[in-house]
Amino acid sequence: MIQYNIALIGFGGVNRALAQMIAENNDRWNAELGLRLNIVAVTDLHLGSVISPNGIDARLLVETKFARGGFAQLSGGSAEADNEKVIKQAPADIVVEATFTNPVDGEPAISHCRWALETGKHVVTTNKGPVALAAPELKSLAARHGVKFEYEGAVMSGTPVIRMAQRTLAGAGLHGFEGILNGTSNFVLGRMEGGLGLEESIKEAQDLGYAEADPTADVEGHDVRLKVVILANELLGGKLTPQDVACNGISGLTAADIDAAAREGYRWKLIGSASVSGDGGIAARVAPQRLPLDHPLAAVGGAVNAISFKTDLLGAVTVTGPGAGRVETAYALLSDIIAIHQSRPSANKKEAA
Ligand SMILES: NC(=O)c1ccc[n+]([C@@H]2O[C@H](COP(=O)([O-])OP(=O)(O)OC[C@H]3O[C@@H](n4cnc5c(N)ncnc54)[C@H](O)[C@@H]3O)[C@@H](O)[C@H]2O)c1
Ligand SMILES: N[C@@H](CCO)C(=O)O
Repeated sequence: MIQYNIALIGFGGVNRALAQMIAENNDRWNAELGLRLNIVAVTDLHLGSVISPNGIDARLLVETKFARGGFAQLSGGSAEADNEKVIKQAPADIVVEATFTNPVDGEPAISHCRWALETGKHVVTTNKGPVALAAPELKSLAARHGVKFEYEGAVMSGTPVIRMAQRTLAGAGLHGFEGILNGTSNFVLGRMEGGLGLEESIKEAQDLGYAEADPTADVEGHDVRLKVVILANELLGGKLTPQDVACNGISGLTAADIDAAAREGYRWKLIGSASVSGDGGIAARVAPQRLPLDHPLAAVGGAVNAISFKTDLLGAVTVTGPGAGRVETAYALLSDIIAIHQSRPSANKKEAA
């Protein structure tokens, strides 16, 4: 059995869900995978920070109602969120970055990832900023320090599309994709079809843990734009920045637009897409589209996402699954940790033997 010490950066919906999973599943993971997770540090802008080299009881972390600065009440705790100290000094093997996504410059999450990798710690993250805006730098930093930078949850939360496409569509001639890549806007469109207003629908998505800290990123398409950049760069060999992706969200759609589409046998969906063009460039965009009801993406409802990969050898390969949600996204972090566990040299030696 290998025990991984982990540091949680940000203690909002996703990292809390991971702590809850740890409280409930360590014994099963040990039996099935030969690993256990031990939380040795947590930091959060509002709650403060705590380092506890022997481990913090995960159940206590999720069950205690901490007030602002409340980590000060824990042994080794402080009311200040000293992220740099926690990331550099905590005895963690893996840093779990789940602070808010900054779509403009990716900070402070990019710095969090840099500090972790530079001090020889693996990083797993659901934060789209570092992946969309600094992946080449962070991957090369990870390689230089002999650690991993993993980010499966940055696109379609727990639905494993990045690793799946990289590993199991290798050689199939992947040349494009289109998909529903934002759970909040898809949920909101469905609620508006049912007669609810935009603001009330967004509020529901926030309460369910789907929306970004600033839900403008969801409804204006900025979140999908980051995901299109990530997928185009990871899977199509692009070097896109968000500025390369034309972007329109759903905020301009009215109840009348939605009703008219329904009467005419269509449904509005926010679609992110990219494709390799004849000259080898990549054309990418985010826009609401009116899809006929028999289109494979038209039936995808709620916070579910779907992506259709375009390949030479298989035609379209469509994957659908959760696109947002606290537990669903925490699962992506677990899947990244398992990937790190399974890629350790001794695991590979065992497989080869
Ligand atoms: N919730 C989802 O469905 C989902 C899905 C995929 C990806 N993500 C991404 O995962 C990340 C976390 O999402 P979440 O739903 O837990 O968000 P959240 O808003 O619930 O939690 C974020 C936490 O980070 C803390 N924080 C913000 N800035 C910080 C800083 N500088 N230092 C320390 N803590 C800081 C906040 O206080 C908050 O508790 C985001 O980047 C989000 O885009 C979320
Ligand atoms: N706010 C995002 C979270 C997943 O990245 C969404 O609704 O899809």
